[in-house]
Amino acid sequence: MSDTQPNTHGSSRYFESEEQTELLKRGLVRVSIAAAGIDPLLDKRLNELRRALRSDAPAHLLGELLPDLERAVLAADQNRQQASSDTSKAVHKLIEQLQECEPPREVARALRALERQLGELAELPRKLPSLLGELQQLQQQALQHSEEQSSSGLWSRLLRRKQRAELQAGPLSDDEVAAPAAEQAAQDNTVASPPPEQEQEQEQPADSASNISGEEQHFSQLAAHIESILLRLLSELQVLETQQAARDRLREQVSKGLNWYELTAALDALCDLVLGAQQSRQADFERYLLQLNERLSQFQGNLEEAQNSYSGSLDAERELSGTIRGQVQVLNDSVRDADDLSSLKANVEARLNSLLENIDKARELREARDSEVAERLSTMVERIQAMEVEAQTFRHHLEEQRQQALIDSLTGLANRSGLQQRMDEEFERWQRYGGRLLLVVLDVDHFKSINDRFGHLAGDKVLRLIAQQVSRRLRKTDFIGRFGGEEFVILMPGVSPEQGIVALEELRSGIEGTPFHFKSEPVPVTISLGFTEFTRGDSLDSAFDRADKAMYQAKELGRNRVVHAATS
Ligand SMILES: Nc1nc2c(ncn2[C@@H]2O[C@H](COP(=O)(O)OP(=O)(O)OP(=O)(O)O)[C@@H](O)[C@H]2O)c(=O)[nH]1
Repeated sequence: MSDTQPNTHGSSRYFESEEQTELLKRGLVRVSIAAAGIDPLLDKRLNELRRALRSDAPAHLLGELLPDLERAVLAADQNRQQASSDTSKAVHKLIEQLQECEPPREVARALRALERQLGELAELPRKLPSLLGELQQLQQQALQHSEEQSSSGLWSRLLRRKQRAELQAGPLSDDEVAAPAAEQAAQDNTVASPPPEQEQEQEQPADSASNISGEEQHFSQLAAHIESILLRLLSELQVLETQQAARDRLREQVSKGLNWYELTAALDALCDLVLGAQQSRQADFERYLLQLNERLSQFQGNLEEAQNSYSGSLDAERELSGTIRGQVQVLNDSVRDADDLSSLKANVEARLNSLLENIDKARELREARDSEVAERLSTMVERIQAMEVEAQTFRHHLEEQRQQALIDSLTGLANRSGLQQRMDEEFERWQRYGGRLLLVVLDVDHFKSINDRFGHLAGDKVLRLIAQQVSRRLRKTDFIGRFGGEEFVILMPGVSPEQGIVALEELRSGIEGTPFHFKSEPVPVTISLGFTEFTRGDSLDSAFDRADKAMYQAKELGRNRVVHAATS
C-alpha cells in the first residue's frame, strides 16, 4: 500500500500545495498593497516582495527578502508608536492651551472628556479623525467665548480699530486666530489620518497652499497687534525695582517679534511680573494693616489699664473718705459724750491729727492718680499722633500709586485709564454745562518703519519727544493722553472747530519741523490727526469713532495732515 499509493497521494498533495501557494502569494500581494503608505522604507520592501511574488521568484530569493522586510516592519512599528505618542502629546498640549483660555464650563468638561478619550496610544490613529473634528469644534467655541469676554472695553476697541484699518487685507476670523494651535497639532500629527476638512484640502493642493500662506499672513498681522498690546502693557505696568530688569528684557524680546510659542512664554513672564508687583503691593498693605492692628490693640490695652487704675484709685479714695467720715463721727461722739475738758482736748487733738493725716493721704492719692492719668494720656496722644502720621503716609502712598496707575511710564502722559477717566469727566461736564469740546485722535505716521529702521529704543524716544512737543504746544485747559502704541487722544474744551484746525495744523507742522535724531541720524517724523466736535446726542464712543475715522482718512489722503469730521 505504501508503494502503490504514494504517487496518487503525492500528486494530489502536490496539487493542493501548489494551489495553496498560489493563494498565499495572491493574499500576500493584497496584504502588501493594503499595508502601503505606512512607512516609506516598508513600502520599498513590500514593493520588492510584490515584484518577487508576481515574477514567481524561487523560494530562496523570497527567503532573502524576508530579513529586510522584517526589519522594515519593526522600524515602521516603532515610527508609528513614536508618531502616536507625539500626536497624543500635541493634542494634550492643545487641550491644555484651550483650558487656559477659560472656556465655558461645558466646553471645559467636553475637553476633559476628549482628553480621556485619547487613552491608549495603539487606538489613537483610528480615533484621531473624529477626535480632531470634535476638538476643532470645541476650539472654535472656546475662542469665540474668549473673544466675547474681551469684546468690551477700550482694549478691544484698539483691536477693532486696527482690524477695521486692515479690512481691505481681509478680516481676521476665529479660524485664523486658532490657526497656530491647529498648525501645531497638524505638524505633530505625522501618521494619523487627517480629519475630513484636511482630506478635502489634500484633494485641492493649490487651494490648500494658498490657504496656509493666507493664514500665516493673518497670524503675523495678529501677532503684530498682540505685540503692540504687550508693549503697551509693559510700558504701563508699574513694576518693583527688582522686576525692572526682567520687564526691560521682556520688552526687548517682544519688540523683536514673537512666534506662537514665544508668545506663550512671554505671556507667562508678563503674568509673573503682574502677579509679583501685585503681591508685593498686597504684602505692603497687609503689613501696614498688621501694624495698625498692633497699634490699636496697644492703644486699647493702655485705655484698659488707665480705666483699671482710675477705678482702683476711685476705690481707694472712696475707702479713705469712708475712713475720714468715720473719724469725724468718732470725733463728734467723743465731743458729745465728753465729761471732762482735758481728756476731751487730748482726744480731739489725737483725732484731728489722724484726720489731717488721712486728708493728706487723700490729697497725695489724688495727685498721684492725676499725674498717672496725665502720663497715660500723653502717651496715648503720642501714639495717636504716630498713628495719624502713619495713616497719612500710607494715604499718600496709595494716592501716589493710584496716580501712577493712571500715568504712562514711557511718555509721562495719562495712560489709557487716565485718559478714560478724564474723557468721562470732560464728557460729563460738557453734558451738564454744554459749550464746545473737541476730541482729537493723533497717530504717528509710519511708526512701524521708524521702529524697523532705527530700533524700538528710537521708537520709544520718538514717542517721548512727540508727547513733550504736543504737551508744550497745547493750552493748559487741553488734555492729552496716550491711547496706546503710537496713538494719542487730545481733548480741547472751549475750542471751536475753526480754532481747533488752526491749533492742530500748528501742532502738525511743529512736529514735522522738529528735528528728531537718533544716534545723530535724523529720523523723519510726521503725524496724522482726525478731530471732531461733540454735538447734541453724542456719546463718547460716537465722537471717538468720528475722530478716529477722520484720522484714518488723513492717513488715506497721504498722512501728515489734519482732517476735521464735521457733524452737520
Ligand atoms: N517703540 C515702540 N513701538 C511701539 C510701542 N507700542 C507700539 N509700537 C509699535 O508701533 C507700530 C505701529 O505700527 P502700525 O500700527 O502698523 O502703524 P504705522 O507703522 O504707524 O503706520 P500708519 O499708522 O499707517 O502710518 C507697531 O510696530 C508696534 O509694535 C511702544 O511703546 N514703543
